[in-house]
Amino acid sequence: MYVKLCGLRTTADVAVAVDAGADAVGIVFTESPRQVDPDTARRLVREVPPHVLSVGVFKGIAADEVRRLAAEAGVDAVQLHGRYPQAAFEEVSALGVPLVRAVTLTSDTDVRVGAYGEQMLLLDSPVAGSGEQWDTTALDGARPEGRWLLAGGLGVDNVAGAVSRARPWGVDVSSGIESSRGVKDHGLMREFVAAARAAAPHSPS
Ligand SMILES: O=C(O)c1ccccc1N[C@@H]1O[C@H](COP(=O)(O)O)[C@@H](O)[C@H]1O
Repeated sequence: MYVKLCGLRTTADVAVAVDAGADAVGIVFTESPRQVDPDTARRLVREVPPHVLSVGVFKGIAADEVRRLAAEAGVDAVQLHGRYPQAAFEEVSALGVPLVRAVTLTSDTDVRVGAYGEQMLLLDSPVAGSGEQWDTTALDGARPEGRWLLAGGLGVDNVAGAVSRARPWGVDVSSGIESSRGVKDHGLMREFVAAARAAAPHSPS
C-alpha cells in the first residue's frame, strides 16, 4: 500500500513522515491552512530523502506558475487538483517530474491512469483537503486500474474499511492526521501509516 501524507509544514513533520515509512509527502502551494511559502517549501524538500517522493500540491494556479514554483522548490512530483486541461499537464510535464492528476469522481471523469500523461491518478472528495469523505460506491461502475490513490476524509479509524471497499493502489491523507486544522499530529501520522499498511500490505503494480 502506497501511503502519501499531505500538508506537511515543518521539518519535524517531514522527519516523522519519513521515520513512519511514508512513500510520499505533500507540500501545499495553494491557498489552504497548510499552504507554505516558497522558501519554506524549498527547505522542506531538502529534508526529504531520495527514497521518499516530495510532491508539490497545486489547485487553481496557472500551469506556467506551477512549473516555476515546483522547479524553484525542487519537488520530485506535481499534484494538480481541479479542471486543468490536458495542455496544462503537458506544460507542467516539461519539468520532467511525475504528475498526479487529482479529480473528483463524476460520470464524466476519465479514470484511466495516464489519460492526461500523469503517472498517478488521485480520486478525492469535491473539496480537497476538507476532511470530507465521498461515496466510493460510485467506483463500482468506474474503478481505475493501476496507480491510483484514494483520498478524502481518511483517518486512522476508517482507512482499513475504505481500502477494503475501494481497493486503491495507495492512499493520501491530510485532515485525518491533524490535531487542529493545518497542524500535524505526529502520533496520528505514524498510526495512519501503520493502519494503511495493515489494511493492504501490498499494492497491485
Ligand atoms: O491539504 C490541503 O489543504 C489541500 C489543498 C488544496 C488541494 C489539495 C489539498 N490536499 C489534498 O487533499 C486530499 C486530502 O484531503 P483530506 O483533508 O484528507 O480529506 C489529499 O489529496 C491531499 O493531497
